Parts: sequence; structure tokens; C-alpha cells
Amino acid sequence: MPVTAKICGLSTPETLDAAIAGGASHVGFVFFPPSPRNVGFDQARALIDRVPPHVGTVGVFVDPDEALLGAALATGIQAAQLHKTAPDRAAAIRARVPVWAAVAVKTRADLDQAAGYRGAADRILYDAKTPDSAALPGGMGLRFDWKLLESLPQPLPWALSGGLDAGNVREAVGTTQAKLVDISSGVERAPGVKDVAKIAAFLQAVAQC
Ligand SMILES: O=C(O)c1ccccc1N[C@@H]1O[C@H](COP(=O)(O)O)[C@@H](O)[C@H]1O
Repeated sequence: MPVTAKICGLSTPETLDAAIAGGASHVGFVFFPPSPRNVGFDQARALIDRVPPHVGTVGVFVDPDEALLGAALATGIQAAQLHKTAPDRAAAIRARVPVWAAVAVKTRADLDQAAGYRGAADRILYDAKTPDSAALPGGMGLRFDWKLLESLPQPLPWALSGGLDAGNVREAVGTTQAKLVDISSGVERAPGVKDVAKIAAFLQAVAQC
């Protein structure tokens, strides 16, 4: 089965089109105001209108309140990627939209959290744990020890993220056997500024995995 890719944190038509043209299976839009990738609801709606049916649209949230979640779901996103969101809240959100639950990983013990999302999420997204002092719980280009995922029984379908780029994704996939990879800062030239050439290079690298 080919490896597929989600390009996350898109905010312009040009970079969205580059992700679609390069073969991304999913595109992501961040609904978290502290992020340099945050998009407004009208902006997201206009971007989602450009996405063809074969490409999935994912909203990225950090334990969202009802107001934010409701407005974001109204843009037409097809799944909610939830960071720092407890399983019971994820389950409630899953009644409205498919859920990708982010599990922040630094040590082997962190992986145990994934089982708690059985019945509460459709997919686990293993991401690198950011420092407590960090402004963002993701999107910082940090990676974790991919060997932690080697031969690990998985409670749900899953994807790999955190510090991926065109130069390391082959090793990441080879080590983890991930079938879906997710990237944000590795296809940027500055925080929040996506680069069409880097998007194309990453998707080419994924196609060769
Ligand atoms: O990208 C953000 O700004 C962001 C904000 C809040 C939560 C998650 C965020 N990004 C997600 O983090 C991972 C890894 O990103 P990176 O490739 O290491 O930069 C990815 O899933 C982003 O969607």
C-alpha cells in the first residue's frame, strides 16, 4: 500500500494547490489563534472550496471550546485533529465529525495513551511532545524516537508526524512502517509560511517510500 501524506497548516491558495497537485491525501487547516498558521473561518471556507473530493480536509484544534469547534465545522472540514484533548471530550466531538487524536510522544510510556482513544477517535496521530514552555503543542518541527513505534501493537489506525521533512521521511517510514505521514513546519520557509517547492519535494519523497 502506498504511503500517503497530509500537508498541514495551509493558509494560501497557492500552497494548497501545490499540496493537491503533488498528491497529498489530506490537507490541514489550523484553528488555534496562537499559531502562526491559524486561519479564519471565511479564509478556511474559501480554501476548502478549492479541495477536490479525493483529498480529505482536516481541522487542527487544541482542546477546542464549543464556539470555536462549531464555527470551524461549519467551514466544511471532514475531520478534527485534536491536540491536548481528553478521550471523553474527543468522543463527544466524534459524534459530530471523525476524530484524529494527537498523542504527544517523548518516551515509551507516552504511547500508552493511544489505547485510551479506542471508541473516542478514528485515528491516532503520533506527534513529538513539545516542551511545557512551548507556545504550541505541535507544528514546531520536533521529532521523537521513531524506534518507539517499531512493532508496536496499534489500537487504531495511525499516522506519524513531528519533525518530518523531505530528507528524513524515508527513514521515518522505514522505521515505523507508517502508512500516513503528516507535516507542517518541514515544508515552510519560516513559521507559518509554506513553500511550494518544499511541498513538492516532500510529496515526491513520500511517493518513493
Ligand atoms: O501547526 C501548528 O501551528 C499546530 C498548532 C497546534 C497544534 C498542532 C499544530 N501542528 C501540528 O503539529 C504536527 C507536527 O508538525 P511539524 O511537522 O513538526 O511542524 C502536525 O500534525 C501539525 O498539524
